[in-house]
Amino acid sequence: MMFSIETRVTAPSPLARLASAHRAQRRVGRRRIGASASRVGPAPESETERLNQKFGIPGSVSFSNGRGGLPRCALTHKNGRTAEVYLFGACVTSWTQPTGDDALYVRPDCVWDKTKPLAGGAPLCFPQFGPGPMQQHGFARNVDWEVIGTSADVNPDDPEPAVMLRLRPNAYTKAMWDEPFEATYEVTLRRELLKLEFCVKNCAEEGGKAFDFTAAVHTYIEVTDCANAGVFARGLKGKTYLDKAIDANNPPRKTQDGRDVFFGLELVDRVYLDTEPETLLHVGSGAAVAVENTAGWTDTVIWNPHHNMKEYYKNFCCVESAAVGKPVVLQPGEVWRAETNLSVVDVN
Ligand SMILES: O=P(O)(O)OC[C@H]1O[C@@H](O)[C@H](O)[C@@H](O)[C@@H]1O
Repeated sequence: MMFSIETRVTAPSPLARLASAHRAQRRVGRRRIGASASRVGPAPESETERLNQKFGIPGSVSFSNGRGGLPRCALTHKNGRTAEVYLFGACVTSWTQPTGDDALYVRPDCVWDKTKPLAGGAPLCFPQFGPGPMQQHGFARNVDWEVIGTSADVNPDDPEPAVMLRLRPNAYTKAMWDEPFEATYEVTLRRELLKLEFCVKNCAEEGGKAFDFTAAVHTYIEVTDCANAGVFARGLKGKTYLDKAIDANNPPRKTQDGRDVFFGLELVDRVYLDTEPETLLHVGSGAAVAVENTAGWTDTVIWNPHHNMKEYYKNFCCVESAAVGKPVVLQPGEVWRAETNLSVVDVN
């Protein structure tokens, strides 16, 4: 099932019908390793045709040119859910429910010509969650990732389409961060979950150097209107946070006293430290999106730009799975694995 981003941007559909359509799900499924599906056929005429021949799985995984002609991968579940991943930035730009509603939000100012990172969906921040010495949020969201595998469950009643992407150093990334890393990102469309698995390896030989980094999956979630009292983030009470709204470079530490984080009154830009695995973003329609960090991520960033983006800040809030408070340190040969699962839950 394909969908139109233009439609979503001009007429936001804030999960209005999800509340009745979906029951709370907390299923954490078994891990599957992406296996590449080789196809034999005539020589491909375009990059997306090559990708389809090599990695396409009929009915489950396909490649096409998306906005701005950028290659994207579409994952389709038999239950009607879909996800879309652009190879530029390994950015998940859409996760639709059987109703057709999209849980993610792409900003109307998103440009699709690679001059900037894609603004919306779930961009990847690596190897720096900004600000810092590198460009804001690092380079991972500014470069093309390579497809290295796809898979779909062999059980035809419950295929779980997945795509795995890889990023290795190139001249552009080395100019900013000259470390021997390899990053992979696997996006799996499970029955009710969208699973995002990000791994980083230090490829230095034994006796080489350790490196460190910060990172995040910067998930934009669509809401009815962030000024609505029914829109809030829950699960952060009692946590310490860095208040970037006051000073992004030198944020003061505060404590979350209230049960919920509300939006719409002022800029909210907070790095909550050592958070619980799950944060729920109530979207104002009787549904919530659960952002569940099941491995690797230690922190949760909550961001709503308020009047910095006057025209559309009401339509989304970001709940970001992050490793910011303490940078991840990787010794030669070590791999860091981080996993986020998104699900839509009924909170009526
Ligand atoms: O505009 P960008 O680079 O995508 O960043 C958007 C926001 O991303 C959030 O993660 C940061 O906490 C904010 O400080 C920042 O403004």
